Amino acid sequence: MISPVPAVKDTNALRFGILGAANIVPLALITPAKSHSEVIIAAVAARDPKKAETFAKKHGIPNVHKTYEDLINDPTLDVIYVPLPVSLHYTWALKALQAGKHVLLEKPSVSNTTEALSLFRHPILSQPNAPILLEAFHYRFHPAWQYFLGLFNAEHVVHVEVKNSSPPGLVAKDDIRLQYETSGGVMLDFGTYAVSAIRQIYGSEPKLTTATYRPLPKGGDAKIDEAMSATYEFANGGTASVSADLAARGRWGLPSFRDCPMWLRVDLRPVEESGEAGGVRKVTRKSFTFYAYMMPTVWHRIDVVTTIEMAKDGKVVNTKTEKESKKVYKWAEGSGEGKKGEEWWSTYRYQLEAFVDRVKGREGSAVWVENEDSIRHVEALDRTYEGAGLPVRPTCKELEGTAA
Ligand SMILES: NC(=O)C1=CN([C@@H]2O[C@H](COP(=O)(O)OP(=O)(O)OC[C@H]3O[C@@H](n4cnc5c(N)ncnc54)[C@H](OP(=O)(O)O)[C@@H]3O)[C@@H](O)[C@H]2O)C=CC1
Ligand SMILES: O=C1OC[C@@H](O)[C@H](O)[C@H]1O
Repeated sequence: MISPVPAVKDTNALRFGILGAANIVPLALITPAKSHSEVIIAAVAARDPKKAETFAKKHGIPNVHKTYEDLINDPTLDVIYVPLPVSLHYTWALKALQAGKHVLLEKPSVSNTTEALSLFRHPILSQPNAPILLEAFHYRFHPAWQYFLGLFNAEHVVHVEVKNSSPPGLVAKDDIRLQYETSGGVMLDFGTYAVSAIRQIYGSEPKLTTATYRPLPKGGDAKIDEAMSATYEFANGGTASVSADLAARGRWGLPSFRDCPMWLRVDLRPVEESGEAGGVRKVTRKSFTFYAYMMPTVWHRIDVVTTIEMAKDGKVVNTKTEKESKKVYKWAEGSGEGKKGEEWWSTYRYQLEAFVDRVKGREGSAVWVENEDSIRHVEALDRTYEGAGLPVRPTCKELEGTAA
C-alpha cells in the first residue's frame, strides 16, 4: 500500500532527521514512517537550502536546516538517516554518532574495508548506552527473505546463482552510481544485494574465484563497472555466481524490463540412494528460486523444485519433477510477539520496525545486520573489485593513508 492510514504519533516517538533530499528517501523512510507510531520525520537538510525547503514542503517535514552540520547537531533529533552517496557515508555516519544520534545508514554501508573497520569497530559503539548504527539492508527484514533462508540447510547448498539487472537508460550519466568519486559502480549497487544474499545463504564468507566487468561506454568513468560477473567458493565446497548489470539489454539487444532479471536460485547437493529394488539408483535434486527477492512487497514468488531421477545401469529410466510456489508477506501466525507486520508492509517498513525496536531496547523480529557482518560484506566487495582489476572505491579524506 503506497498510502497507508497514518498512525497517531506517540509522545515518545523518535525524531528523525534526513541528510540530503535524495531520491530514495520517500520510498525508504517517509512512507514507512507514516504508519509507524514511534517515528516522526522532523527535519531535513540539503546542500542547497532551497532544495531542502521544497522537499520539506512536499513531504510535510516541519524543520529545514541550512547545512548537514546543523542537522546532525539539532538537539531535538534522535536519529539521523544517511541516504548520501556511498563516498560520504563514513564521514556523516560518524559525525552523527559523535553528536549522540542513532544512525540508519543506507546500503552499502561504506566505500571499502578501511572505512568499514574504522566505523563499525569505533569505540563509540561499544560504550555504555552506545548509539545504534544499522546498515539499511532492507530486504533482509522482510518475512519472505527469512522464510526463504529457513527452507534449506546452508551446509547442503552446492551452488547459488544471482542475477540483478536493469535496462539501459534508467541511470543518468551524472548519477552517483556512475562516478568513482562518489563510490559508484554496479558492484556497490545491484551487486551489493547479490553478495549480501550469497553470504547469508551460505552463512559463511565467500572466496573470490573470478571477476570480470564491462566498463561504461566511451567517455564514461574508466574506473566504473557498468556490469560485473563474479564467482565465489565457500567453505563447504559450494560455489556462487553473481551477475549485476545497470544497462542490460534484452532479446535482440533492445532495452527491455521483461528481459532484466532480478532473481536468485539455490541448488542443494543431489542426494543419491542406492539399494532400490532391481538395482535402481535414486537421485533427488532440490532447488529454490526467489523471484524479486530485493523488493518482494509488490510481487514475488518462491519456487521449490524437486526432481527425482531413477537410473539403472547408468541410464535414466524415470524422472519426476514437482514444483511448489509460495508467497510470504507477513510473519507466520504465532511466530513471536515481536514479529509485527501487515501484508502491505514494504521491506523498508519492516526494517524501520526493527530499527525502532532496537533503539527502544525491544527484541522485535530479531532480524538485524550486525556490525561485524557489515565489515565482512564490504571486504567481499573489495575482493571483487581487486579480482576484476579495478581499484576498490576511494577512502574518505579523514582516513586516507590508513591501511585496512
Ligand atoms: N535502500 C534502497 O532501496 C536504495 C538505497 N539507495 C542508496 O541511497 C543512497 C542515495 O541514493 P539515491 O537516492 O539513488 O541518490 P541521489 O543522487 O538521489 O541522492 C544522493 C543525495 O546525496 C547528496 N549529495 C551530497 N553530496 C553529493 C555529491 N557530491 N554528489 C551527489 N549527491 C550528493 C544529495 O543531497 P542534497 O539533497 O543535499 O543535494 C543527494 O540528494 C545511496 O547510498 C544508495 O546506495 C539508493 C537506491 C535504493
Ligand atoms: O538499492 C538499490 O535498489 C534498487 C536499485 O534500483 C538501485 O539502483 C539500488 O541502489
